[in-house]
Amino acid sequence: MYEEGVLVKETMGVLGPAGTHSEAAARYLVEWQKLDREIVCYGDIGACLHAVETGAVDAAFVPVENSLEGAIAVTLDVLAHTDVLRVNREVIWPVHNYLMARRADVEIRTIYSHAQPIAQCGTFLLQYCPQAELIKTASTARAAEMVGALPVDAGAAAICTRRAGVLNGLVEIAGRIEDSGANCTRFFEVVRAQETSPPAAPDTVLLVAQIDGSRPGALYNVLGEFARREVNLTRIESRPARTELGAYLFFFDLDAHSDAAEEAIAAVARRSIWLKELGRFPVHLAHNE
Ligand SMILES: O=C(O)C(=O)C[C@]1(C(=O)O)C=C[C@@H](O)C=C1
Repeated sequence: MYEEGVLVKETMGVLGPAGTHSEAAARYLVEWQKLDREIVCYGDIGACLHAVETGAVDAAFVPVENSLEGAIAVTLDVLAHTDVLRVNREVIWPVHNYLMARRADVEIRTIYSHAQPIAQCGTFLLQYCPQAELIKTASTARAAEMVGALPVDAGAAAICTRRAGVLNGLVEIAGRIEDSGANCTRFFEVVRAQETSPPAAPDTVLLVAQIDGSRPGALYNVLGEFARREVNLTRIESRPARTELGAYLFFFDLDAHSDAAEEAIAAVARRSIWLKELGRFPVHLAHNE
């Protein structure tokens, strides 16, 4: 990107500090796509997305759904309520969690982590640390920072990436403690709407629509528009519309390879109070071993 004739490195906001799963997935994307992009850490996901809206960064790379724990509400809510942002790419990131502490020979009484990994590791925690107090933090790397700053005899540990633990002087107590080997999180690269260019071969079309729930069969009829044209939906998610109790938005992920996708989208728009296309993008399954 050039600003006043000077080449300026593009920037991409992620949930920080250094060592989060988000940062790991973003580093993978930058390397794999050979992007000339600097990763900038923010304290929460909303702040990453807001920074794209204001132009403080060129893109954000944020989680949207985990295979064990489901939707990341803040990402869906911001995307639904802005006209400025679009999804440019999806990366599916295998998530591996580590239990890390300042020393391996101290009894663990308190475990710090982000709410998602605490839930992703529920079986391990129940089996090996049933008495430990669980403290939720803004991110896994923030948890590692906090544990690194506590005295050894505090008996604190973090669930985090191995990199976050190492960056904060922690050692591995147990590795890959997630409930399933197939634990993965979908990440969206989000950019300003005017800066997207439709990819040659998109895999997914992402729609959000408000559907009038006061009429019987409204959602059934919307789904019928997809079904009768054999347009495959790969995900449906609902969120409160935030206007009144009982008003909902529906997110639809469509298989972009379906022949009649355009026709179905137009038909669904006619059946919706409003409908917005949030992006057409390629989906990439990443390697994280
Ligand atoms: O705390 C982190 O390390 C994050 O990057 C956040 C986050 C999330 O919000 O779900 C991202 C991916 C993993 O599912 C776990 C945590």
